[in-house]
This record gives sequence, C-alpha cells and structure tokens, in this order.
Amino acid sequence: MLITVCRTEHFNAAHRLHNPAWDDARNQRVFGKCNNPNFHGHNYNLTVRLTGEIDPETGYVYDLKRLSDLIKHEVLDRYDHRNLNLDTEEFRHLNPTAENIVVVIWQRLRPHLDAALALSVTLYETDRNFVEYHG
Ligand SMILES: Nc1nc2c(c(=O)[nH]1)N=C([C@H](O)[C@H](O)COP(=O)(O)OP(=O)(O)OP(=O)(O)O)CN2
Ligand SMILES: [Zn+2]
Repeated sequence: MLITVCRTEHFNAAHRLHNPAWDDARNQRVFGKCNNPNFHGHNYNLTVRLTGEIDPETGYVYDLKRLSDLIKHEVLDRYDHRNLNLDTEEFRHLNPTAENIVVVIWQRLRPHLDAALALSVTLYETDRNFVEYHG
C-alpha cells in the first residue's frame, strides 16, 4: 500500500529571467516584465511529496519533521530572501524560471532520501502559476 506524505514551505526570492545569448529586444519580447534588469520578487510556495510504504514500527512513510528540516537546509536556507541570479551558484548561469528552480530543488533533495521513496516537487511562483517535477 503506497501512501504520499506532503510538506509545504515557502520562501521569498528575487530573480530576473534573461538569456545572455540574446539581445535586449529579444529578451524583452520573450520575458516581458520578468526581464526587468533590476529584478523582481516572488513569494514562492513549495510542496514536497514523498510516496512509499508505511513503516510498521513507526507508522510513518517518512517523519515530516525530518522532511521539514531537510527542506529548510537544502532549499530555504539557500534561497529565502536571496537574489537567485546573483546570490546562488545554481542560477548564476541557469535562467531561474519556475521550471529550472523546481528541477534544481528536486535534485538537491533526491540524494538525501531513500531510493524506495518517490519524490515529487510542486513550486508555486504565483497563486496561479505553478510547476511540478516528478523526476
Ligand atoms: N513557463 C514559464 N512561464 C513564465 C514563468 C516561468 O517561470 N515559467 N515566469 C514568469 C514570471 O517570472 C512570473 O511568474 C510572471 O508573473 P505574472 O505574470 O505576474 O503572473 P501572475 O500569476 O501573478 O499574474 P496573472 O495576472 O495571473 O498573469 C512568466 N512566465
Ligand atoms: Zn518572476
């Protein structure tokens, strides 16, 4: 019997969507206001889901306190109140779109979790824009 346990967190971060291989006009055409050279911010909401069997001894699929601590260490401590383009190595040369951010977060979490657990991550960039990555 497979059960999914979920933890939601949030962080605030600034970013700019930009492709350095393109000229300003093309960047503006493709990314619009998200290409603002002075950056802009989002209140990101993040849901991490782990799917697996219930451990008969603990009754847990995964301790949600441990999951909270893992997300804090791997995601919030790195990205909360940061400028993703300027303050992080990951996005110095990778456009910090919601798609790229959710993949980076998934890749940061995956090595810390037992292979028997399926991991999926949902990232809300705004109330209406969100992306999902299941690995
Ligand atoms: N495929 C993607 N498209 C867009 C991304 C993205 O990461 N992946 N990002 C953006 C902007 O960064 C930002 O999310 C746009 O915000 P906004 O247009 O203000 O969206 P809202 O939901 O807040 O506002 P609406 O009025 O509902 O559009 C753009 N595209
Ligand atoms: Zn944005």
